[in-house]
Amino acid sequence: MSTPTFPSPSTPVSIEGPPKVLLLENIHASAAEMFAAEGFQVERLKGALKPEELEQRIQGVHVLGIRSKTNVHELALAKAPQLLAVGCFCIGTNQVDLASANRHGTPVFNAPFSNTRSVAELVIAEIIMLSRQLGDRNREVHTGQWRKVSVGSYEVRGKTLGIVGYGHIGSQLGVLAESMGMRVIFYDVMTKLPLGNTRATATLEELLENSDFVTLHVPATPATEKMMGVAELARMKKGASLINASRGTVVDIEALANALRSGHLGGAAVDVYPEEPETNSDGFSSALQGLSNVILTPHIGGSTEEAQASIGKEVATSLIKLVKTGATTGAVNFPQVEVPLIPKTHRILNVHRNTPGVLRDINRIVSDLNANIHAQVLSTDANIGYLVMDLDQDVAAPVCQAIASLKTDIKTRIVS
Ligand SMILES: NC(=O)c1ccc[n+]([C@@H]2O[C@H](COP(=O)([O-])OP(=O)(O)OC[C@H]3O[C@@H](n4cnc5c(N)ncnc54)[C@H](O)[C@@H]3O)[C@@H](O)[C@H]2O)c1
Ligand SMILES: O=C(O)[C@H](O)COP(=O)(O)O
Repeated sequence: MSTPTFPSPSTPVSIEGPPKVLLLENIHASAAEMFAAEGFQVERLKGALKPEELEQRIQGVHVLGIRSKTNVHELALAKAPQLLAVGCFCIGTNQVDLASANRHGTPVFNAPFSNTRSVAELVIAEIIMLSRQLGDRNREVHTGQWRKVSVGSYEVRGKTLGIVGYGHIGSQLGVLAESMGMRVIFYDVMTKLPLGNTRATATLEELLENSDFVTLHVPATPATEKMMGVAELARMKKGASLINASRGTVVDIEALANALRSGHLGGAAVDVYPEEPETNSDGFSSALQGLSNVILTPHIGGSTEEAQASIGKEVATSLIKLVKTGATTGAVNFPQVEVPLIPKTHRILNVHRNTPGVLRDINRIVSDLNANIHAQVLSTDANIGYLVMDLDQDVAAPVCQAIASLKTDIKTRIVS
């Protein structure tokens, strides 16, 4: 394992005026409203930012809000020593360099549940659409063709749905599919409680060989990259359909296009792609375009009014709490600490390298300034420690300054 690199010791983060929030990718207004109600200064942009643009725009920003399209890399994080948190207003956090954010003392939050029902409902719609070739019939009638056929159209009742990744989305989908009379099997790397009459398969291969519809609900990880390639598609039943509303990296698109062209697969519904446009005005092309019984949607699995409004509130709540109290509960890359504010105390937040003696050094600083520690909570991971400290006397400024000059310091600030 490579040795992690940390930023150099810093000066304390001080927030002059209202905290600055930059929201990208058309994040729902519910988030901006919550930040504004707390007196934060909010800027909203419709699209994602390319890495070089982000490196410029992130400077001076205290809270960054993104969705699935903005990649947040080391270079941007290094240009934003004042960045207190990143909020992913979605489920996936693979677009953020989480390890780097951790070393920069920047917690990353997401919304793990809010859009899951929307994705499950979209997939249910697609199962029926694929089974009845509705995409093609719809296009034909719109262009003046009348093809009233039953050959190749089926009911979904009694068919087998294979769910790859039985998490929040996969398990809800299984319940909905069973209520339509489908048989449901799933494959997951973790042991999961099968809901209703669903059954876990021992291997991915077993699921592929037995499903009329295969739907993918795994995260983007090295293990899931192209997990549906030539060999896996060949394992699927002849005439079966593949649905991908997880991440574009999970399917080999060329292999899928070939399996559809050859007639081995009967259809596909794809919502996510290896490369996606950054804004709605950019063009898009894919090897899947123009193939019959293929439904292509522009990454809208979680794009419903209900889901977006709920995500806006959920993530904004975590971010506001982080700024106002230092709470990191729910952060996906950070030690978890949540301590209610204690009246008449002075709170310091410190992120430091997890090496021996840091707490000793910090406590010596406090004691040298004749202050008493009212409460102190430390949580650590392999790389960093996160300390929340409430002092009885108002010596927070000199304590903060002294802690920030320790060579182990990553990020220190006073909660005001
Ligand atoms: N299309 C969209 O708009 C949209 C919306 C929401 C989520 N998503 C994507 O869907 C994914 C799933 O969401 P979720 O809320 O169900 O996540 P989740 O974390 O609740 O479930 C993911 C499941 O996948 C399993 N898993 C991980 N690696 C696996 C592997 N190699 N093989 C088999 N199973 C594996 C996990 O054990 C877990 O049970 C998210 O990571 C996100 O990328 C897309
Ligand atoms: O990870 C997610 O929640 C989905 O992919 C939705 O992403 P979006 O917010 O960019 O639509």
